[in-house]
Amino acid sequence: MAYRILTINPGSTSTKLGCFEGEKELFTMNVSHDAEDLKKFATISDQLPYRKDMILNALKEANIDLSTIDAFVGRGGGLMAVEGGTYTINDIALDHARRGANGIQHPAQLGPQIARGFADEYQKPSFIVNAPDTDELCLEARITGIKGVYRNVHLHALNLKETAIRHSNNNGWNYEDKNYVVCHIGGGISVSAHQKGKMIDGFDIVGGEGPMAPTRCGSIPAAELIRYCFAHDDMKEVLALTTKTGGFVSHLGTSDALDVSNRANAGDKDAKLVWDAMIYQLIKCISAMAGVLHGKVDGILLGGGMVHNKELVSRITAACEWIAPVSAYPGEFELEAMAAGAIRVLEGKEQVKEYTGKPVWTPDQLD
Ligand SMILES: Nc1ncnc2c1ncn2[C@@H]1O[C@H](COP(=O)(O)OP(=O)(O)O)[C@@H](O)[C@H]1O
Ligand SMILES: CCCC(=O)OP(=O)(O)O
Repeated sequence: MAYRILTINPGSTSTKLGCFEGEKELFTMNVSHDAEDLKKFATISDQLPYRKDMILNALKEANIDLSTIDAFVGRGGGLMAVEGGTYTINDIALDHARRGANGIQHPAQLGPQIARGFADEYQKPSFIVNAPDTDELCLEARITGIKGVYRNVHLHALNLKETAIRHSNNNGWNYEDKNYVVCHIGGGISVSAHQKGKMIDGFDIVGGEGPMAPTRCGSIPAAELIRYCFAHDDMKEVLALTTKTGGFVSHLGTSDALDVSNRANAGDKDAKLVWDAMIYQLIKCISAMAGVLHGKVDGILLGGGMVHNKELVSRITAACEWIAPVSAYPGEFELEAMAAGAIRVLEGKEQVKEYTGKPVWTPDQLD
């Protein structure tokens, strides 16, 4: 009989939940959270009871009995840089997710905590699949212009890889033979370069890199940011601009991109400038990743909630199709990808990995 998997994906602006039996979707839920609602929680961990109760209520309404679940999968987060793949949520992974051991605070950290909690209660396994901390960077991508400061990426690895794999399959290609620029355009925005099955470059989207996003400031000129820090007392508030209060939230007070695009279309000049600037920055970042791939790009793939917006897709296509064909995959495949990762491991088709807490790359490897 097919394995029954529960997948839990807490994002910056939503909580997504899925229950799958093999490849069959039994139930999915996507609840949007307004940035103002989440602002009342001082820390990510403070959101745990709120998000967990929402999940339990949704499961009750859908008549899904947790005791029938074979494995629980949580979106990763808080982990040290890891190879892609499926990991057991062991005590080290749980501890790192709880305290955000990599220094990042993001709701994805709640995924392993909730999944492991259910798994312990029902004596079942729990997993993380292609965590946001997946790191396959080429060495040059790690080096910055300050000695001793290195790039550590955190991005939508799960959806980026799944989108690239599905696009390859749809065309009868192997992901491992092709080069892509892959984007996830949602509450956060990831732009990444994939070379023959490895994500060799990408922006640290919770570290103030890449395009501005609904909840994120994106790349800022360093000196301007330093001056901004000198002019502000609360560094926690400044840091939050990189993960939850930057981008649309900073400019317009909302993280709802649909609202911003509607306002822009209705003639709101402020909304239009910010909407246009985000698209401009996306185009610039896509072109940068195409350069990293020496222009040898087999496709530019767009995923994430904002890709439902036809105007955004057509503007990116018009600006970037000289590089490679642009394909839109609105929404994301994260819930299915998490279930598929767990099933591959349960069926013995893929070796489960053990999280050690040691990052895949440290600066002493330069010596
Ligand atoms: N047609 C649309 N036009 C513009 N934005 C949209 C549209 N549909 C959804 N969105 C936006 O997509 C964002 C959510 O994307 P999603 O990938 O689900 O985010 P998350 O990062 O929370 O997983 C929200 O800001 C939502 O308003
Ligand atoms: C930590 C990187 C993943 C991410 O930013 O996800 P959301 O856009 O869902 O917040």
